[in-house]
Amino acid sequence: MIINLSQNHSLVSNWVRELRDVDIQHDRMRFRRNLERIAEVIAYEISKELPYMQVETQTPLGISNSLVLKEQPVLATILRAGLAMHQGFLNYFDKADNAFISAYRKHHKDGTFDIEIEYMSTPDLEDRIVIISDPMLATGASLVKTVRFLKEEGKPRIIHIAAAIACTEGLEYVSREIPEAKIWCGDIDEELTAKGYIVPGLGDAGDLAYGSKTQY
Ligand SMILES: O=P(O)(O)OC[C@H]1O[C@H](OP(=O)(O)OP(=O)(O)O)[C@H](O)[C@@H]1O
Ligand SMILES: O=c1cc[nH]c(=O)[nH]1
Ligand SMILES: [Mg+2]
Repeated sequence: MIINLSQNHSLVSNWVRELRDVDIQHDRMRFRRNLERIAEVIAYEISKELPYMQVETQTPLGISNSLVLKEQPVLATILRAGLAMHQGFLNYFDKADNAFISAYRKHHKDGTFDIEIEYMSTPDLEDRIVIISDPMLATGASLVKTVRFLKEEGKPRIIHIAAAIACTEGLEYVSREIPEAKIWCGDIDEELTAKGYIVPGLGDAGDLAYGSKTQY
């Protein structure tokens, strides 16, 4: 299932617009904060679908019956561009467990690239609710490879995926390969370049958030 948060009138489309705007996106702090804010809204939307339990809470004046999260999700993110969205999720799910995966595009001389995963740090994922954030869902290759790796550490019960901008081609691939996942998108674009960049997209999310890096 795919949800495009820019389809309904909400602040998310303002923040996605700022991420895209060449005159605004170079303000790194605002760029990271906008990713964080989009993640916060998605975290709140996902929170409505999680299991809750009743607990009694002693107030100074009596007992309140309150609903609290029955279990903590695992917040997973893909380094490095995912870090800002990850912080947005942590702002809301402040007691969550965390998983980090390094997935990057290893470019070849002929212009093609493979997704390399060299590092993963995760709790046991068996029967857990896992929320994976990455701002850009372009070809979908990073996400599919990441989920395959994560599943080696146990089979999650529920998978949510959060992206600031996704493209239709990548969404089709991810939906086909991970049909159980619910995919939350800040916005959805139609086009992908031969080099795997989303059009109109926003450019390189990792570079805009953290600066350029050397290719290797
Ligand atoms: O859907 P895909 O085609 O796999 O592309 C999306 C990936 O590309 C970006 O990361 P990038 O490789 O630029 O690494 P970075 O976070 O270090 O910038 C982005 O954060 C995703 O992880
Ligand atoms: O458009 C894209 C595609 C992949 N990664 C990005 O940062 N931007
Ligand atoms: Mg990048």
